[in-house]
Amino acid sequence: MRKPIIAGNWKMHKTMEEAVDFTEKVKGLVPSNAQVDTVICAPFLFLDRLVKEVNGYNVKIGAQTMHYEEKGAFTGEVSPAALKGIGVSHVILGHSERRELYNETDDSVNKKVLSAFRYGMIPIVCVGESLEQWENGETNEHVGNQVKRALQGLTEEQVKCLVIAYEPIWAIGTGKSSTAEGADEVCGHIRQVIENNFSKEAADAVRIQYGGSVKPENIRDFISCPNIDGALVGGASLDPDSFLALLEASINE
Ligand SMILES: O=C[C@H](O)COP(=O)(O)O
Repeated sequence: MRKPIIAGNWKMHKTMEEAVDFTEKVKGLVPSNAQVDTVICAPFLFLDRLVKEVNGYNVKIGAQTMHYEEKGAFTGEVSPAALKGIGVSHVILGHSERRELYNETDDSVNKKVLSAFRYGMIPIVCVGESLEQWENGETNEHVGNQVKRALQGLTEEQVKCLVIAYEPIWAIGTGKSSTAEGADEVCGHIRQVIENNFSKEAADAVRIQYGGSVKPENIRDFISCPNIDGALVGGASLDPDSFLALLEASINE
């Protein structure tokens, strides 16, 4: 059985004071490492401080994007070396907001995924279809292509330890979530794509999260599906009680 992984994506929310306050409230109350992997993906500015805050607790700190180059003339960007250097362990790559607003492409996502592994960080690779693609029945084809392109050039062992987040774009921050059955079917398709392009072992090992209006009240519906191993959570990860409730609800029975 795959261990669940819950990642909070804070996006552009909180001040340093609020971020520290949040981690102080949750760090001693998160379930054990044996039960669930807990990740907080915070804005760059807070990462160094948060890594220190959670030292010794079952909480990992992730970034929300990064550049793929080690260093260079890329004004405003943050390198994988800089993230790894302060103890960041995970990085969200290819979030639909990055693809839509900051010109992230399948090619740049792939470069970043390869780079994250070079620096020993675990990528959380986001894929998902638009409302139009969903309505036209193009979800599996679109998501399958995104997965293939993002994982190009990885070894089977690398695929086994990365995380994929399936997030239908129309379900993000809208209050509309996919049905659990619908999400599970797409996650099953993602596993099939990985089996076809890597191996059955890789497809069985890779963890796939669902994301899109996940809350403490509905997380169990998703997490109890055979192909879903956790959640990437935006809005409901911002409040300590809500985040802790998500973690509790995700533990395998
Ligand atoms: O990364 C998280 C997703 O974009 C979902 O956000 P949401 O839970 O606010 O819908």
